[in-house]
Amino acid sequence: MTASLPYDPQRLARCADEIIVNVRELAERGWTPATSSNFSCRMDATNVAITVSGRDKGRLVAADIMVVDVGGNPVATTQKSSAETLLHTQLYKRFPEIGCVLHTHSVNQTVASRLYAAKGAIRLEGYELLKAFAGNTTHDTLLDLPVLPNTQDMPELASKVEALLDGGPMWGYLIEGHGLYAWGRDMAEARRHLEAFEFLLACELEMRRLGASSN
Ligand SMILES: CSCCC(=O)C(=O)COP(=O)(O)O
Ligand SMILES: [Zn+2]
Repeated sequence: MTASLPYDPQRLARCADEIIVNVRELAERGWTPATSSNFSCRMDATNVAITVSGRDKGRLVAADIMVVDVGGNPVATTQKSSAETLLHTQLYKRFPEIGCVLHTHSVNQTVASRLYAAKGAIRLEGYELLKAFAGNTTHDTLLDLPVLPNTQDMPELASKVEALLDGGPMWGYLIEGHGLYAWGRDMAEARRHLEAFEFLLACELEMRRLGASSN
């Protein structure tokens, strides 16, 4: 902490490095097209490092990561944080154990979100990869990945997410025609959850193509 900044700049630098390295790999897989997607890491009890709105997420540099407080307000900067900042900060505010939030726009996430929007969720059941989610120890379980309607009204979307969170522990949700939010206690866990959701959605879409889906 310095006298002029209400956060530790070295902590911001470490968070920015972690976001840049990981997001470059996600972008190489085509999960962040056309400047889409946004990413954040908790810095401390009140501050969050988050991507600046509109930046090419495959080419992030340190200047593309800024600080907001857990209320979503910019901290010591005039930069504009992600248009979806509220969807990140609501998680940090409510769950002190959450350390990282990742949002991507892969083809599988986007197509699945449209196919299952009317149902409101995609049931993921019987997959070994369900053990990738914190707390799961067996394939013999099920996880309903919620699908929320898309809107540009972030407070409205955030209030729908709050209602989902009231229902118990969860590690992600889809937004219709938009993409996936996933989170974890740190970058490694959030990324594991994100990759597991992506893989399981790809499996469900392939099962549908083969006419073998019970979903
Ligand atoms: C061209 S992407 C549309 C906005 C969006 O969904 C997104 O994830 C990126 O928004 P941001 O403000 O975080 O750059
Ligand atoms: Zn988005």
